[in-house]
Amino acid sequence: MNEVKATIPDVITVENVSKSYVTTAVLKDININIRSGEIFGLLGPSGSGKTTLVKLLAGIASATTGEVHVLNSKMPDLSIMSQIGYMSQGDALYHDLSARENLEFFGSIYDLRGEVLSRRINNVMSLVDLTAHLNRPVHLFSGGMKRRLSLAITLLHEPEFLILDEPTVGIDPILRKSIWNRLKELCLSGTTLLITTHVMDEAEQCHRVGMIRDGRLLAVGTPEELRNTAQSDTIEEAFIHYGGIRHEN
Ligand SMILES: Nc1ncnc2c1ncn2[C@@H]1O[C@H](COP(=O)(O)OP(=O)(O)OP(=O)(O)O)[C@@H](O)[C@H]1O
Repeated sequence: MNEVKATIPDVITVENVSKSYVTTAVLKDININIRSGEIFGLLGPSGSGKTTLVKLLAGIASATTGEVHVLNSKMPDLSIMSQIGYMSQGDALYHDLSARENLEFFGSIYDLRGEVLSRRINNVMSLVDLTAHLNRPVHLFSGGMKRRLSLAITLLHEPEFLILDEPTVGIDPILRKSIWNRLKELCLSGTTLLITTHVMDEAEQCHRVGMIRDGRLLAVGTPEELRNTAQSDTIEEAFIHYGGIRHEN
């Protein structure tokens, strides 16, 4: 993917950030800058600290030391929550309600109603290929369908900064491809994205990737830079070169 030019301003900065729970240090002196309109991938194995870092960026947890700035605001900051879309790993759906009712509920939180809300519901449901299931109760959905509905809800208010924590887990390769195409379109229209993944193929599709292990950032760069510097053919080999461990896709 073409690199987002270095002259484009950073809209997210993570400076000397550490996070500890009681006696456990989960993030250790992390520094990351993300440019406007960039897809930044956070790649690391289970337990490496991806979700913890994402929670700091989403403003739902605070750093122990260091500072996080998102869209010119020091986090956490309630006033910019409407500009952030956060899709967590777990689903936050109302299972007794239909997909449409879930979307209407979350839309109302962002003051969306009437024509605008209907149009956006149709758009996001078409994107995740769930239009035919709009009126079905969510408890009848498969795990992958719930994941897709969660993604649709996250996109509904068209946030400037989109944080997706392992968005394509449980989604088949064809739909995964179409979701990635849509994410790339969103970034072309100015949305900044942070996506966590442990899937190497997905890391290849990001403008830049941060490799994380045991709470430490091992390396940051475009997939090409990371491969070239490590003299590796694949991102996975590069990850091992920088100090990661081999893990399953
Ligand atoms: N509330 C908490 N209290 C104590 N330890 C925690 C807490 N939340 C996370 N951790 C620990 O922090 C480490 C990083 O967890 P985190 O969920 O950030 O990893 P991850 O890279 O997102 O993993 P996965 O890919 O499995 O979601 C883990 O060792 C986890 O046990």
